[in-house]
Amino acid sequence: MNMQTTPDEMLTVKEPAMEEIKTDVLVIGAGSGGLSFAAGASQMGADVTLLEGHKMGGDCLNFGCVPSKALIAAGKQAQAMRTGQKFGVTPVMPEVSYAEAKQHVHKVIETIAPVDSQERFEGFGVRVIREYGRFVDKDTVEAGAYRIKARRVVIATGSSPFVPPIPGLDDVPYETNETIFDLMEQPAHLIVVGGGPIGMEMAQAHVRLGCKVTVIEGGKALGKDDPEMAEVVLKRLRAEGVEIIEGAQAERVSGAAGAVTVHTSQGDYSGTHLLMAVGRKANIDRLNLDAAGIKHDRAIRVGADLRTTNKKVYAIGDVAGGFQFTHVAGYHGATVIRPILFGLPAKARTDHIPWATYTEPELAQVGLTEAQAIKAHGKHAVEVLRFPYHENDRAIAEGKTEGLIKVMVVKGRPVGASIAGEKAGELIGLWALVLANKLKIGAVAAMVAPYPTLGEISKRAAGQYYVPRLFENETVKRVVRFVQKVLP
Ligand SMILES: Cc1cc2nc3c(=O)[nH]c(=O)nc-3n(C[C@H](O)[C@H](O)[C@H](O)COP(=O)(O)OP(=O)(O)OC[C@H]3O[C@@H](n4cnc5c(N)ncnc54)[C@H](O)[C@@H]3O)c2cc1C
Ligand SMILES: NC(=O)c1ccc[n+]([C@@H]2O[C@H](COP(=O)([O-])OP(=O)(O)OC[C@H]3O[C@@H](n4cnc5c(N)ncnc54)[C@H](O)[C@@H]3O)[C@@H](O)[C@H]2O)c1
Repeated sequence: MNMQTTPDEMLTVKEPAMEEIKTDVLVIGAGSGGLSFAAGASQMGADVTLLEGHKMGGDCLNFGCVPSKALIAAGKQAQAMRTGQKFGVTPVMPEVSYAEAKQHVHKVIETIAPVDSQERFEGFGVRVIREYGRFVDKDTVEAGAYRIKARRVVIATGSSPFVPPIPGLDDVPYETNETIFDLMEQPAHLIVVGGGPIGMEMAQAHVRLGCKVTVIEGGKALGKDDPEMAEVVLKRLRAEGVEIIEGAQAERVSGAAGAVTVHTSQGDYSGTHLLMAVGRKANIDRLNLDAAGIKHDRAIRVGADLRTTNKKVYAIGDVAGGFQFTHVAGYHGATVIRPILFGLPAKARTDHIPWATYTEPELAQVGLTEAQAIKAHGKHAVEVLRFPYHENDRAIAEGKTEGLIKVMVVKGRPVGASIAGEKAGELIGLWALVLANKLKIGAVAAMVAPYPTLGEISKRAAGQYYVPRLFENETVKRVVRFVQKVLP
């Protein structure tokens, strides 16, 4: 303490004055959604202030897509070494350094990080403040030593791992997607609770890196996808050694570090490490949404225009509920540029959003699944076009023949496509284009695909639409026979 301080001065401890900022747009959260919006808006001339309380790049870069795909790549490399036999390459049991695989993960993050960095955004003219934001009224947010008044606010605070209140869970160490990529000691036996995309991607990466893996799933694993397509992936995972227990709700957890048991309705499963991957919760707790009149339940309530119940505030990405993907957060960011910068209406569509799960084989979807299409349009209106990978020459050459494509067509237009198989995530892009532009199936059938590519499966599926119409049609046959008679 300063010995010169008088007792009076000690009583009146002064709060440091808050710096007032006025800005066109305040973006809260520097993840996929917030950064997409901030990059576009600032480069188009808006005055943008961006708040980030934790790491620039958000979940996708630091704890989500990027690290998970990097670990999957390490697993793929190990698996290729075990499976060379059919190519005449002697298989070997790879010596895996789990810690070095994790170093690869961190190098990948470091390589991509500059794209999402504070410096890059400051270069665009964005004012970046590394603090958590909190509403104090309808258009004012406080963040650290700043009070920011904005004409418009974009909430892009994302989501965090949902950890259910399972009895005993608090007493054992467990991983989530926020910690697993920093784990350097190899789990001898990883128990994964949750058979969604996080659980299954991590399960396969770990089994390939030499861990024993058990997945405990309360319902159906990969249950958001078409069950026939999901089964292609689950069959392969099981063949690679992943133990998948379905219909097994985790009810209690016991044990200690290195020896954890998950008690389920189907029995008890023990391992050395536990990963909780049972879904997400929107990051809204810090925002003081009530002060701004922003209604929410588990996520922020928005309409198709992504506006909240406070008309000056938009919510985009994971925090807005709905599809929780990086490309959706980016799409939301681009969508709200129109109303915020130009005062023009804009709506976010959901019917053309693709997604992929990056297991091997991959699982990808855009639009309606077969069951959803039948529910929406009726059984008689939906034609399901199918084509298997094992009839694709490139798939045969590569030894990647598991899987199929299904395309759901109503009145000549695709309403959904599902692909399970090699590079499904790449192949679904074509169908995302078709759905986004409401193209007819004929557009894909007319495309000339290079030979031999996996992409030919899309053309061959589209071609199936014409099989009954052209090849199994008596009228066509009669016309051809007649024309052949009269042609000179
Ligand atoms: C393991 C895993 C793998 C995934 N793989 C894929 C994939 O392959 N493909 C895909 O498309 N999606 C994937 N996802 C989903 C994807 O990561 C998210 O959909 C995406 O990150 C959402 O972006 P966002 O901008 O909404 O939120 P986030 O990326 O989560 O960013 C939100 C940011 O806001 C910050 N923040 C929160 N509250 C405040 C506050 N009050 N003030 C200031 N800042 C705040 C957070 O610190 C965070 O940085 C994966 C997710 C996980 C967990
Ligand atoms: N490739 C990708 O694009 C990708 C990859 C990973 C994550 N993500 C995103 O992250 C989101 C979250 O992924 P996720 O896998 O955590 O969630 P999820 O909601 O997709 O799956 C969670 C699974 O856990 C099960 N579950 C819930 N409570 C359980 C319990 N007590 N016991 C046993 N099982 C239980 C559920 O039945 C469900 O199948 C995804 O929906 C997706 O939007 C995307």
